[in-house]
Amino acid sequence: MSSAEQINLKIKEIEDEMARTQKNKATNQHMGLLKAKIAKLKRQLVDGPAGGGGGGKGDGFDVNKSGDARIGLVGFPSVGKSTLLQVMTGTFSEVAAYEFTTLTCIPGIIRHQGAKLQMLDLPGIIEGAKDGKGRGRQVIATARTCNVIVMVLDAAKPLTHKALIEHELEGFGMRLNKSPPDITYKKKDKGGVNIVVNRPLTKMTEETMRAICKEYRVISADFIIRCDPTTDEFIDVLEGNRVYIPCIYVMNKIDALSLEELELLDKVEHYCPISGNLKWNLEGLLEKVWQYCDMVRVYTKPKGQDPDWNDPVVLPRSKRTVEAFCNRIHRNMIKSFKHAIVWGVSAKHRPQTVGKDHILDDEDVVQIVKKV
Ligand SMILES: Nc1nc2c(ncn2[C@@H]2O[C@H](COP(=O)(O)OP(=O)(O)OP(=O)(O)O)[C@@H](O)[C@H]2O)c(=O)[nH]1
Ligand SMILES: [K+]
Ligand SMILES: [Mg+2]
Repeated sequence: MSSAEQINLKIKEIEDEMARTQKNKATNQHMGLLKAKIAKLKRQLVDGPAGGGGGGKGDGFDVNKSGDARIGLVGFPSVGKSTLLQVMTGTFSEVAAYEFTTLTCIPGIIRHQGAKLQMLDLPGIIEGAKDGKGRGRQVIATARTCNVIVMVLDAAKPLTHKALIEHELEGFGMRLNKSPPDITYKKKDKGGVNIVVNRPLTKMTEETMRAICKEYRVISADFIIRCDPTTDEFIDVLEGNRVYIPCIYVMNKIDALSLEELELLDKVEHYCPISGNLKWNLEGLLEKVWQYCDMVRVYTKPKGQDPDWNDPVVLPRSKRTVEAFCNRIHRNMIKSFKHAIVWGVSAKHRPQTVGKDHILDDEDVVQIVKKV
């Protein structure tokens, strides 16, 4: 038996035990520990055999990042990923009725709202992908580097497919449409485990947190808990290495559905119905992708000239300071930065003089004044 099979067997044993255990207050801590054990085993699977050899540590495909954001097309074989890449980006990627037509990662570029979005067509994944089956590990490792996941689903197939793919991605440390739990975690050399909780815990106890720390051999650490975490979320904090990515569920091939079937899909959150090969609702999808990228466009204004409306600097909403803007224009610009003059939503006056920490908004105009 391979080591991956052995690990899978152990995971199965623990899952069986969890299924046998009644869920109540008394078993809560025990269940938490079992979940921690599974998380540790899953990490072993993802990291692969010690010392490398087969493929290395979750390596993705070797495609350079380019553009302002990266969008990954993920899904089972033959759901229409390559068709979608072609109609969205104009880049050729082979389309065929048989499964596993695409065997590598194919990048295309979409220009939208002045931004450049890199879209990646990926091979289909199968169940057990995260455990090293097929090219799944490479696909998921690449998906982890994306700003937005577009999960492509065949609208005529059961919705359980969505849960299966989610499970694969989750097993590789991806968290879709979730935000990280509001927990500060600092390891220390001594002093024991200190947990400061500033709101009532309803989903797990402090005792369970301590037990899970012990399972992870965390002897001394400070925690500040500002949320009401589940056991899984607490384990995520200890595991680290989680990525939180927005995801759009694209229901493709809606041309094959009746109106009644289409209406049922409306209940799925974060979803977007399309037909790739009939080019239905591609505009709607692009708008949604742009929205989920959550970026702002900032226009540069050279002194005494009009702003350059054609070529905005595109920044993630989470990093939209004047300093980030400068760094995108030139690596050394911040060294000669004196102040900036800003027009637009973020400015209190028209214009406002601001420092490098000023937070910009979508469609602001910025002029940089340099030290002399
Ligand atoms: N009816 C219908 N068929 C579609 C649509 N989009 C794609 N197809 C067909 O679905 C089949 C698979 O399409 P691909 O684009 O190769 O799918 P893929 O997901 O890239 O497949 P793999 O690379 O093998 O994983 C082809 O026969 C396409 O013509 C659609 O919107 N409606
Ligand atoms: K195919
Ligand atoms: Mg394909």
